[in-house]
Amino acid sequence: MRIATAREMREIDLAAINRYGIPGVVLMENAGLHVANAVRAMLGNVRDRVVTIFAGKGNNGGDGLVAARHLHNSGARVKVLLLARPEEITGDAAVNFNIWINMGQDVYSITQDSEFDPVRLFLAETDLVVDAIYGTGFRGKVNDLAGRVMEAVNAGGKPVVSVDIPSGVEADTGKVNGACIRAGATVTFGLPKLGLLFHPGAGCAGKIKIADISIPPALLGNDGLKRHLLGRKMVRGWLPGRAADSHKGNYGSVLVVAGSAGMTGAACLAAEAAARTGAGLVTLAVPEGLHQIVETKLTEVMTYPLPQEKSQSLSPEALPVIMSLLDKADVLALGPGLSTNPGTARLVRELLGKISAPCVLDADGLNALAGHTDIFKKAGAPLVLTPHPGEMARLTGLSTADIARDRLAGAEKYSSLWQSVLVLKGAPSLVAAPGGNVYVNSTGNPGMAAGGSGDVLTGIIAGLLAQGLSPERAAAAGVYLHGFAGDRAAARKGMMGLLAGDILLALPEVLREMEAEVFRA
Ligand SMILES: NC(=O)C1=CN([C@@H]2O[C@H](COP(=O)(O)OP(=O)(O)OC[C@H]3O[C@@H](n4cnc5c(N)ncnc54)[C@H](O)[C@@H]3O)[C@@H](O)[C@H]2O)[C@H](O)CC1
Ligand SMILES: [K+]
Repeated sequence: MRIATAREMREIDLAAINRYGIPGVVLMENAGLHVANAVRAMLGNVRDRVVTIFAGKGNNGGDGLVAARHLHNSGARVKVLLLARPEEITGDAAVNFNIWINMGQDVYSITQDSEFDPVRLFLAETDLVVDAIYGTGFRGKVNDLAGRVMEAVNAGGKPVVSVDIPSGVEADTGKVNGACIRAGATVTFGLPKLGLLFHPGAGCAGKIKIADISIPPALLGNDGLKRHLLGRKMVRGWLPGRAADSHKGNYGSVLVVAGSAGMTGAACLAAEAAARTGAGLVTLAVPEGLHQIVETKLTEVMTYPLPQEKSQSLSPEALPVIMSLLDKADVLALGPGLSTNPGTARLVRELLGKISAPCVLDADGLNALAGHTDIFKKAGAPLVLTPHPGEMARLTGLSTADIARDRLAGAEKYSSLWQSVLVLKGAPSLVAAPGGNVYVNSTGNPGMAAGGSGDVLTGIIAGLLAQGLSPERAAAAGVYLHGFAGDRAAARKGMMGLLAGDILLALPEVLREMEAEVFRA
């Protein structure tokens, strides 16, 4: 499913109205009806239940007034509190405001501090609150009075349904500047907004329902919308099938070059994850001093000893050996646990210029490129880079705070600059491709913030590349499946106690469920 900015959503709205002739008030009616249905879903029978609707002066408020009408018609006792003066309301919102008044219903205006007092009484008596104050038209900072109202709603302890986006959250960034509504559910229209996917906005939205308000699909699927919310159906459609007469050669061969003294775990997690993702063959090449260790730790993964330096990290002399191994591999996964030993870093940089197979570059493999990012564009094959914010900061010379300030823009910029698929790990993880597509992940949890989790992701992406997915789709599907497996593991073991190995153990189960859907479909 594509994701829209406020401006893109507005353009879609206008195209629906002007190109297709769907009156805006029809879109608003559909929007309000979906909000009323969400209230019914939360309250059950709404007859004689009290619903308090806080409405702003714009179309978000208009949606709230439509919901008020439908809930009133279903027997609910609806109170509308307007954070504007009636004369400020225009357009489609005014149409619905006038209908509400023509029905003999009251509206309580709250435009100055002296009118605030009844708010707490309304909240004490209500069964549920609808937040229709601001939607995608919100910019900047919430004014003091609206802030007091929002804080009272948040403190009121009643269920809250937000219209389109929690009021006070910026639609394009998820940023909050002052107060904002914290909802139990958000009904958003047409397409998800970025502000519902990025924190702190994402943490204020509650359960998100994406409502079809009869915008023509051609407008929602417009290729000009380059940002995608990663979902189960999308990823399932990318997974390779398994023909009855297939053999392991059909599923590719992965070479994992990883490990150093004390970091055999990273190497094994990445290699095993590639195997668990379905690659036909996986070989793990490590510094020769660690070879016996990984031999004993792994069964399905083949292993290979490489020349090392006395620090038991890879030596530049490993280059020709790795190149000969690559003759029999379809994918290279490079970096987990390599160490930042200068000789090893030099090997990584030389290797990237010579490879001809797609390469997933992670961890110390990425650190070796700090100050040498020009090598990305000269790589011999497509790259998938998987930095966490710290590695991204080292690669770009920016601070982690700079990176966090606008992760989406950063991912898009550096994917294009480095002409590589870029997985910027975080909450949510982002996958940016040089062609301009960006995928926002919808799975994962804070329990996965543990050592080794990234190594598992590297292996998953390599395993998908080996099975023929493009670098863009292997990275996006890999991020989704990694988070899906992490959610399944956390459901079983909680978040605090979660280990990277638990993600690995949950992987086959979530893949099985996806496969079943593929075959069922
Ligand atoms: N296809 C759709 O998505 C549809 C969306 N609809 C709804 O329309 C709103 C967007 O409405 P808009 O009139 O553009 O603005 P808002 O209602 O979000 O904002 C109200 C009003 O608030 C003012 N404002 C902005 N920032 C501030 C601030 N910091 N302090 C005070 N006031 C502020 C600004 O002037 C706005 O006009 C969308 O979210 C949907 O709910 C359609 O109804 C259906 C189709
Ligand atoms: K809202």
